[in-house]
Amino acid sequence: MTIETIGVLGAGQMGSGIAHVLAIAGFEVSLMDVDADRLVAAVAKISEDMDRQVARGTIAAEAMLSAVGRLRTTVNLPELGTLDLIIETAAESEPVKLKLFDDLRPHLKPEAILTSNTSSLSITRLAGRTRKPEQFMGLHFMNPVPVMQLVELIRGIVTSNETFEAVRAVVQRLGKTAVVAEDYPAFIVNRILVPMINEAVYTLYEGVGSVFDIDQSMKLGANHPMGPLELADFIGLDTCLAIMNVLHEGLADSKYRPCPLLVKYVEAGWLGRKVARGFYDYCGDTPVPSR
Ligand SMILES: CC(=O)CC(=O)SCCNC(=O)CCNC(=O)[C@H](O)C(C)(C)COP(=O)(O)OP(=O)(O)OC[C@H]1O[C@@H](n2cnc3c(N)ncnc32)[C@H](O)[C@@H]1OP(=O)(O)O
Ligand SMILES: NC(=O)C1=CN([C@@H]2O[C@H](COP(=O)(O)OP(=O)(O)OC[C@H]3O[C@@H](n4cnc5c(N)ncnc54)[C@H](OP(=O)(O)O)[C@@H]3O)[C@@H](O)[C@H]2O)C=CC1
Repeated sequence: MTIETIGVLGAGQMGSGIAHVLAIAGFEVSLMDVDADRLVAAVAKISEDMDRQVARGTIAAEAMLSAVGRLRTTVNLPELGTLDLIIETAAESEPVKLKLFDDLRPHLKPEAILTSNTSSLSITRLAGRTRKPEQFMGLHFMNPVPVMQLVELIRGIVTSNETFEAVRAVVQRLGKTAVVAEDYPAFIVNRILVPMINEAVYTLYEGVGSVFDIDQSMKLGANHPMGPLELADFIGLDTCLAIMNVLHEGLADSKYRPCPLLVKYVEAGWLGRKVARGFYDYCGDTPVPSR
C-alpha cells in the first residue's frame, strides 16, 4: 500500500513536529486534537519552525508555502477515517490511547494503517484493541522531530509485513533513519535514555549535586547536547515518569523504580517546558532552577 494521506492524532509537541515533517515531505496531513486552541498553537509553532528553516536556507520559501497548504486541522476524529495512515501522538497513557482507538475504529477505511508514537507501551497490547492488529505498529519519532534523524519501528506480534513496509517507506520519504526495535518496554532509545534521566533525578534527590552542576557535568563531562534534567524538562516530566512506570512494571526490576522527586514534581504539575516549570523555571529570560 502506498501512503499519501496521514492523520496525526494529538497536537502536542510531538504531534506538531510530526505534522511539520510530513507536510514538508509532500504528504497531505490532517492534525487532530480535542482542544481547538491547541491546534492554533500547533500551527503557529509549525509556521515559526518552518520560517526559521527558510531563513537558514534549509527549505525554500515555496516549499514552506506548499507544505502549509497540505496541512489541515480538525477537532473531529471521524474526519480521519478516510486517510491511509494514522499516527497517534496523544499523552503517554494507555487508557487515553485505547479510548482513542475505540473511538476511531468505526470510522477507519478497511486498508487504513494505525500507528502509535508511544515512548514505551506494549505495541502488541495496544494492537489488541484495534479492529485489525495486523495493520497496527509502533512508529516512534524523537523530539524535536524536525531535527532528530532517528525513528524507531516496532512490530506488534501480529503486525503484517505489508504494514511494516508501507510505514518504513514513509520514514524513508521523510529522509530519516529507521531502526527496528522489538516490542519490549520502552524499546531501545528510552530503555537506555530515561533510566539515565531518572538516575540524574536521584543524584539531585540525594544531594550529590545541584540542578546546575548535574546538567553541567553531563554536558561538559560526557558531551551531551543537553543536561539530563534540562532534557527531562524538554521531554516532559509526565512522559518521563510514565516511561519509568512502564519499565518498572513491565520488567519487574527495582532498578527501574521512578525517583520519588520525579513523582513529586509531576504531582505538583511541574511538567517541564510545556508548562514553563520543571527542574527549571522558564518564566524569565534564561531558565533558573525551580528550587
Ligand atoms: C521521550 C522519547 O520518547 C524519545 C525522545 O525523543 S528522547 C529525546 C531525544 N532528543 C534529544 O536527546 C535532544 C537533545 N538535544 C539536542 O540534540 C539539541 O539540544 C537540540 C537539537 C534540541 C538543539 O540544538 P542546539 O544546537 O542547542 O540549538 P540550535 O542551534 O538552536 O538548533 C539546532 C537546530 O535545531 C532546530 N531546533 C531546535 N529546537 C527545536 C525545536 N524544539 N523544534 C524544532 N526545531 C528545533 C533549530 O531551528 C536548528 O535548526 P537549523 O540547524 O535548521 O537552523
Ligand atoms: N515528549 C517527547 O519527547 C516524546 C514523546 N513521545 C510520545 O508522544 C506522545 C505525545 O507526547 P507529547 O507530544 O510530548 O505530549 P503532549 O502532552 O505535548 O501532547 C499530547 C497531546 O495529545 C492531546 N490529547 C490528549 N488526549 C487526546 C484525545 N483523546 N484526542 C486527541 N488528542 C488528545 C493532548 O491534549 P490535552 O493536553 O488537551 O490533553 C495534547 O495536545 C506520547 O505517547 C509520548 O510518550 C514520543 C517521543 C518523544
